[in-house]
Amino acid sequence: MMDAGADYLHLDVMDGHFVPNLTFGHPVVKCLRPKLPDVFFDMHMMVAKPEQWIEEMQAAGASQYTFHYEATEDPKTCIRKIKEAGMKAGIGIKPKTPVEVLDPFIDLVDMVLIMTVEPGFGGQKFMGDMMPKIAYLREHFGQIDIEVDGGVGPATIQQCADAGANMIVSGSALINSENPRETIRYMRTVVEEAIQRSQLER
Ligand SMILES: O=C(CO)[C@@H](O)[C@H](O)COP(=O)(O)O
Ligand SMILES: [Fe+2]
Repeated sequence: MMDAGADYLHLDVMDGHFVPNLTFGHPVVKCLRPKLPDVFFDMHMMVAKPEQWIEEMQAAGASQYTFHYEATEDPKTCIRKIKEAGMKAGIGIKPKTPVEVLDPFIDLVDMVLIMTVEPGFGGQKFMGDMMPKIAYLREHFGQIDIEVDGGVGPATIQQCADAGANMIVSGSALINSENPRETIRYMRTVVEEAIQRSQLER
């Protein structure tokens, strides 16, 4: 994926509690890091009690730690601990969570994640009705990085770009693409053109 032009790797950590699926944890990240020394690792932490793994993920080589608003009683402390550990901080919401819950945290984080599938599995159908959440964030919080994750590919990228997303996670669409380089190039172009249009409109 990096050879095909990806900007970063989005690594899905699932604990079998916060989501009904199990993937991997910090030992796998530790193994991966020496093989990809310069790659930005965006950890999508689909785990209960995300505070629990901050130190371990940092030591394993994570670059950014994106946790779920729904998984912790104290998002502010979680953000502070992530930053103290020297990582970038991201906060995400599941499809049923209203976007306004994020308002108090936007100024504290580096990135906001809007899920466009129920977290837990790749290969699900994109939920276009999440686009107003992205538009809300872009309208109210200007330059914040907004990541979209779940069912994103050439068929759905235009909606994401028009709403204002600028960090694109794409799993199945790239893995199943006959030409991942071209698929990444196309999606990047769509996003860049939407950003340029919105700047001209200002
Ligand atoms: O976090 C998740 C799912 O929980 C995502 O990162 C997906 O795994 C992305 O895969 P596709 O939906 O693009 O296939
Ligand atoms: Fe993810």
